[in-house]
Amino acid sequence: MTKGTQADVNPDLKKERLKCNFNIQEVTFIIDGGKDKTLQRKKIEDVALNIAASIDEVPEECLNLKERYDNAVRKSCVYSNIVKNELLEITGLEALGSPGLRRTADAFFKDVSPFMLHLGMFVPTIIGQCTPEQQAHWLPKALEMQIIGAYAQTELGHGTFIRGLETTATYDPATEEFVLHSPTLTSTKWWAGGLGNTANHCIVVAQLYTKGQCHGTHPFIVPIRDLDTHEPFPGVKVGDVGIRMGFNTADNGFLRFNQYRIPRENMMMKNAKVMKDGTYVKVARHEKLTYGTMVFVRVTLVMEAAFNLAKAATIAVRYSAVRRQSQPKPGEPEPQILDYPTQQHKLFICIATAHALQLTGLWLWRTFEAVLADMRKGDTDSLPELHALSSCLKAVSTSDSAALIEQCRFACGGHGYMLSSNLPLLYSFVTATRTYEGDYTVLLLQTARFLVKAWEQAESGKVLTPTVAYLACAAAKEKVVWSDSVDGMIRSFQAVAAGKIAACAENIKRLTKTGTSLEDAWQLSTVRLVAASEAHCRAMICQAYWHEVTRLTASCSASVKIVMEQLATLYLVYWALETTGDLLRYSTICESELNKLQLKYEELLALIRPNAVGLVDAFDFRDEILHSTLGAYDGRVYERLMEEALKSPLNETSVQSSFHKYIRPLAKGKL
Ligand SMILES: CCCCC/C=C\C/C=C\C/C=C\C/C=C\CCCC(=O)SCCNC(=O)CCNC(=O)[C@H](O)C(C)(C)COP(=O)(O)OP(=O)(O)OC[C@H]1O[C@@H](n2cnc3c(N)ncnc32)[C@H](O)[C@@H]1OP(=O)(O)O
Ligand SMILES: Cc1cc2nc3c(=O)[nH]c(=O)nc-3n(C[C@H](O)[C@H](O)[C@H](O)COP(=O)(O)OP(=O)(O)OC[C@H]3O[C@@H](n4cnc5c(N)ncnc54)[C@H](O)[C@@H]3O)c2cc1C
Repeated sequence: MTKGTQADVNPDLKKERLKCNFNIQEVTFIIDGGKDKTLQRKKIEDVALNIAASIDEVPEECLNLKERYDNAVRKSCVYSNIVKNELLEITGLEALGSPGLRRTADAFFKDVSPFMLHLGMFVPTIIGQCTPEQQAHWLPKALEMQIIGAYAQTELGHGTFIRGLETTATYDPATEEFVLHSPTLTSTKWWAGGLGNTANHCIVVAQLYTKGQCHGTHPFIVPIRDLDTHEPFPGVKVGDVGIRMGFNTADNGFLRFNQYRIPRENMMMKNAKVMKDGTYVKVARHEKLTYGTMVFVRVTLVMEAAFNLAKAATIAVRYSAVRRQSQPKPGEPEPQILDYPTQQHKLFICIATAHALQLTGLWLWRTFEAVLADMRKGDTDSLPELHALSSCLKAVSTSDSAALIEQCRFACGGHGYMLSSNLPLLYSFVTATRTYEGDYTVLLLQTARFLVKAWEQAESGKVLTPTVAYLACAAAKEKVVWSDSVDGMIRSFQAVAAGKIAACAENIKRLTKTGTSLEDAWQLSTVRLVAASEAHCRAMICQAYWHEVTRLTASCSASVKIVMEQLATLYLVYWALETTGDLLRYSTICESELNKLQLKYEELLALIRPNAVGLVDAFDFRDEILHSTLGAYDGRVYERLMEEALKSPLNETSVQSSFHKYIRPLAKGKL
């Protein structure tokens, strides 16, 4: 964080920091995943952000589309040199996935780097889908930025339904090449980040044909532009998809092939091979291992959701400590808006959700690593559970994060609507995460498949995997006894999830018994399946969050333990109050207990209030990363708003040329 001198800090923020009654650094360590991780992150930030070349003289958003893209490419090159020459030195390859790298990227780009997908998906796909020999060929080139790649799976006609992709890769044994072809308009690859103008290589997911037979979708590495001239190769048509809600510097592109040839070796052959004579050989033990990059990115998106929400919460809480408005008591000064319980209601859930998603995300990451280790030994048994887990957690975390970032904007009133607050850009970036890498509804329905199967196993008394083990107790189908203890609340959330899953399974059974096909019965149940899946996910987040808080604060100071537990309890009580209808249906909760819960919620808001600024300081964002007039550490909100306003190109002259061209002629009746 950029602390400046104490004298520069807004007096209200100064007072807030004096009120804070816990050790901020201890909380930072918890959020980062340990002291060593914090130190590494800070080192990366120091190295990367001491290089001034990233600074924009004119704010990014004031540039036109082409200038913005050119500027983003310039900064991406500066940044990738820093990554290559400095950051990889610090941590080796591990730096690529490190929070330090992710954070510093945000200091360079308010929107998105056109290289993001190179590091975010192209490189991980090489690691996950190539044989060791292929990796040895492609990985050094990619890491050295000798080649820049994109990940082109989605087409104009299909994003969700991967099996419906139309691009073909037909093997020609005579030349030992694959012929890539886009047979229809709808087969045009669409959306891939970095593809429009930046990438010279691209991972293309296409239907593989060999010996006249289709073997389904497979990934290929495809050179699309000449490395020297950057011209697209003959047979390749590539461009930008047009202006979008956000991601305008991410260079999302389209791509069409006309009988375009690539060598056989460019098929990514870790999970399946095509031999020289065209024989297809399946290597993987699990059908869906070619979807591996998606699972990886979904896992990382949970912490990404936490990170972005933490930024928004920092901006909105600091601003709310500085902003004074209204006069609830006659004759008294205007209060800080953070003193209004309604404002606390908007904001403290954002801090708690950022913690919940970060700690759940770290837990999911460890689960992912354990599944990968199993798979390296040839054991894919835990993959379905990982897919179910990562699908619902990706869906719920990105959706919650986007909704709460928008809530932070509401909490900042008119100034939150300024791009210089960074809240609008943050929202437009994060709301896309609900769609990309698997749409919200679609992913919840993937988890629902797993849940319905697990329910059937629970009913037949079979052993269940850990994340659905609670279904075994719920199979008794009695209302759970409500208790507002943490364990009691978690048990109730699980009972809600179990009740909803059971109702889905029963509905499907009822429909199929009366002659409806299984597919139709499933479709007719999807509204409730999505709700069941979300309830399961919420119960899981509550359990993981509380478990991690208890575990991680065991060796912390008492005050840190208290404030972390207050936040986690707030999260649980908030969701209990949000889902009272469900609790009334599946637990014994009654009106007086609901009233008690409401009181408890209001008490928690009051308890957290003095520590609110300390809690967002603990996210430890440097000002360069927040990019916000409202959220800087020193709280000089009004000064920064004015400084940014004066940077607008519309303030370069006192009279615009349009006055002479249009307004004056209009006034004189000469237009
Ligand atoms: C400058 C430096 C910056 C550095 C920054 C670094 C990092 C930043 C952080 C992160 C951001 C990184 C990048 C972000 C930016 C943009 C990225 C966007 C990229 C994309 O946006 S890229 C396209 C993604 N596009 C999708 O996401 C499509 C979604 N659509 C699907 O994913 C499938 O289409 C599905 C699953 C809906 C249906 O697929 P299907 O039709 O084949 O399958 P079906 O439904 O029939 O299921 C049959 C059986 O397969 C099982 N199953 C399915 N999937 C599985 C899996 N993955 N693993 C294990 N099992 C799986 C089922 O559970 C079932 O199992 P069972 O039968 O037992 O029930
Ligand atoms: C900013 C951004 C960046 C992206 N980057 C990339 C990239 O780099 N590479 C890449 O390959 N792709 C990329 N994508 C594409 C992205 O992965 C897809 O948009 C996403 O997977 C959703 O697919 P779709 O657009 O086909 O939506 P659709 O599937 O058409 O969804 C439309 C609606 O239909 C509903 N729906 C669809 N199927 C079902 C179903 N079976 N049951 C119930 N409802 C259903 C959905 O819930 C949704 O409400 C990007 C997208 C965005 C927005």
